[in-house]
Amino acid sequence: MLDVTGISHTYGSGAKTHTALGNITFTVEKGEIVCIVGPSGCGKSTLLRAISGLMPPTAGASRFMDTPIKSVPEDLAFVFQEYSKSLFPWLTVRGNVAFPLKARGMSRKRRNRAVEEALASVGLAAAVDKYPWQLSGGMQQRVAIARALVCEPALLLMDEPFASVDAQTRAELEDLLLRVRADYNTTVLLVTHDIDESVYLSDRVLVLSKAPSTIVATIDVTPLGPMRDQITTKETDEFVHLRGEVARLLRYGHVDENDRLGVPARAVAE
Ligand SMILES: Nc1ncnc2c1ncn2[C@@H]1O[C@H](COP(=O)(O)OP(=O)(O)OP(=O)(O)O)[C@@H](O)[C@H]1O
Repeated sequence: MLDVTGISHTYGSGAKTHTALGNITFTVEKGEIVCIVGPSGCGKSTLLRAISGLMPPTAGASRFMDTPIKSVPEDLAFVFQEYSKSLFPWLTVRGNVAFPLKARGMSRKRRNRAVEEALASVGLAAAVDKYPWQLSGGMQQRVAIARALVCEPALLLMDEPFASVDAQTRAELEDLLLRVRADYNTTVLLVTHDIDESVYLSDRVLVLSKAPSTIVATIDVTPLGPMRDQITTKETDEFVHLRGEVARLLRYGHVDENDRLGVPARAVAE
């Protein structure tokens, strides 16, 4: 679905430059959820922009369904952290979700049906005539997700999509994303700061280093199985082990045999 090869990116020119991305190569398969975690400011958002065609990278290339990405492909949708900035306050929920369909010239009848289906899939069928400012933060982010889903994108790129909502809403939105993937077989590449979230949602977690960032490790999360539950999954030994592995990679940049044997992290650092 997505093939990223040797992407690097340097901001600025002359003496004032900052290399955010080192040399990043990975793939995302159809139907996978892949999460990217990394230290603050390491270049996670830069990576999403550089691989999606929003911004040309300094070097490297990405391919989407075997076609080189030069600009944002039609079959790709974004969800950003700040729903308050990404929704149009002067449009109703229906107007916001219908927006990308209108831009594609879809008839009003088909648009209305698609909007109602997308809103039902995020549990917001009753809010269709409300304005964003009449909804809670979590509901607004559901509208943003419905707007991304309404075009049935092959690939959904999400940049910290649940970072601006409270913990309870965040858990609900995570489960919503898992349901969406199960219902639509959507492929998802998601950036998060949250280690638990990355393990809970993913098939694979890509751990980035500090800038210029590279992929320190790829963690296979499939041993957790496809069915996830906010309480019981997080109680399993496998989940605890995986979250520890991601946390150590973020802190030390590696995991050694002592970590796997359960030696406390402080002892490993010493
Ligand atoms: N348009 C820009 N021009 C110059 N520098 C930029 C630009 N955008 C980002 N940067 C710099 O690139 C680095 C990476 O930024 P980016 O937002 O990609 O990191 P991030 O990992 O997503 O950050 P966070 O974890 O805080 O969300 C930062 O040092 C940032 O200041």
